[in-house]
Amino acid sequence: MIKIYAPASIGNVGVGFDILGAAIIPINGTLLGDLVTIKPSTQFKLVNTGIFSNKLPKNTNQNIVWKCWLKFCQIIKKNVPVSIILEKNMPIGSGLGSSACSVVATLVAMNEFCDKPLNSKELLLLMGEIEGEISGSIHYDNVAPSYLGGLQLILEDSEIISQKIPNFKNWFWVIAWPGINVSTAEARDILPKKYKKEICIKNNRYLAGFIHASYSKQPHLAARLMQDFIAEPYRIKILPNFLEAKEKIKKIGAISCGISGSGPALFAVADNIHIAEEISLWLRKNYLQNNTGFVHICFLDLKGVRQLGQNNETL
Ligand SMILES: Nc1ncnc2c1ncn2[C@@H]1O[C@H](COP(=O)(O)OP(=O)(O)O)[C@@H](O)[C@H]1O
Ligand SMILES: N[C@@H](CCOP(=O)(O)O)C(=O)O
Repeated sequence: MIKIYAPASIGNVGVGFDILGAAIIPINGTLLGDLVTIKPSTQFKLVNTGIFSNKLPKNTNQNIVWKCWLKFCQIIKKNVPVSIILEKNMPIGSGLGSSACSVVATLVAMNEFCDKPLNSKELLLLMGEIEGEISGSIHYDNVAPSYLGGLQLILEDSEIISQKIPNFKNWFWVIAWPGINVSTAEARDILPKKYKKEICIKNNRYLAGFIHASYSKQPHLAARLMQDFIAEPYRIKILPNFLEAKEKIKKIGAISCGISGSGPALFAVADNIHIAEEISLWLRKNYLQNNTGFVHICFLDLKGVRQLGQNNETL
C-alpha cells in the first residue's frame, strides 16, 4: 500500500502570476491537502472520501485522479490495475490548489507504486499538462510547490521547470477560504489577452525586486513588492469582499495581502504570531460566508509531497 499526501498551495503569491507558488502547512501541524492511497487490484477502482468528496464529479471518468492514472499508464505503456482512495480534503475552486493536490498525490503515488519509472522532471511536466487541461492553460504555480515544497519560482527553462527560492523564516501565512467556489478556468478567462508596456515593466520590476529581496534577506522590501498588477485588478469584481478585507488586514498589521491563486481564498503575511492571530480572528468573523469556510495560520511547507504511514505520520 502507498499513501501519499500533497499539500495545499498559494498560487501567484501576489507578485508572480503563474510564476510563484508556495506550499503551506498549518502551524499546528494538521495536514491541509489531499491524500491518495493505492493498493493492488484486479481492475481500476476509485473511492472518494474526505470532507469535500461530495463536491467531486459523480462520474469517475471526470475525476482528475482517473485522468492521472490513465495518462500515467499510457506514458509507461502498461495497464496498472489499482484500487485508489482519494481523501478529498481541499475544497474545489478555492484558490488553494485543490486540483493540484489531487494531481500531485496521484502521480507520485502511481510512480512509487510502479517503482519510479518517471523521473522528477517527467512527473512535473505531466502534472503541469494535466493541471492545464483543467484550468485552460498550463501553469505550474500550484503543482510545483505541492510537489517540491517551499516557495517555488517557475522557470520553464529547457532543463529546469521550477526551483525553490529562499523564504523568510518568521513569516506567518494566514489563509482564509470563505466557503464559496470560483472556477480557475473562469477566473483565467476574465483576464486581458494583452497588457500595456508600462504594466509589463512594472510587473517585471516588482517580481525581480521580490526575488532580489528574498536572496538578500530584506523581508520588508520583499513584502512591499508583493503586488499584483496582472490578475488582482480584474479579479476583484468576482471577489466582492476582497478589497475591504485587504484594507482591514493591512491596518491590523499584515505586511502583505493578496488573492490566493484565482481566489476566493486570500492570503496575508504577518511577521509575528500576535498579528497573525489577530488577522485570523478578524477573517473568521468577517470573511467567511458559511460554516464550511476556514482560516489557518500557516508556515511554508518546505517538504512538499510525502509518503505517510497508516496513522498519517510522515515516513
Ligand atoms: N480530484 C479532484 N480535485 C479537484 N477538482 C477536481 C477533481 N476531479 C475533478 N475535478 C474538477 O476539476 C475542476 C477543478 O476546478 P478548479 O477551479 O481548477 O479547482 P482548484 O482551483 O481548486 O484547483 C472542477 O471542475 C472539478 O469538478
Ligand atoms: N496562477 C493561477 C493559479 C490558480 O490557482 P488555483 O488554486 O485558483 O487553482 C491563476 O491565478 O490563475
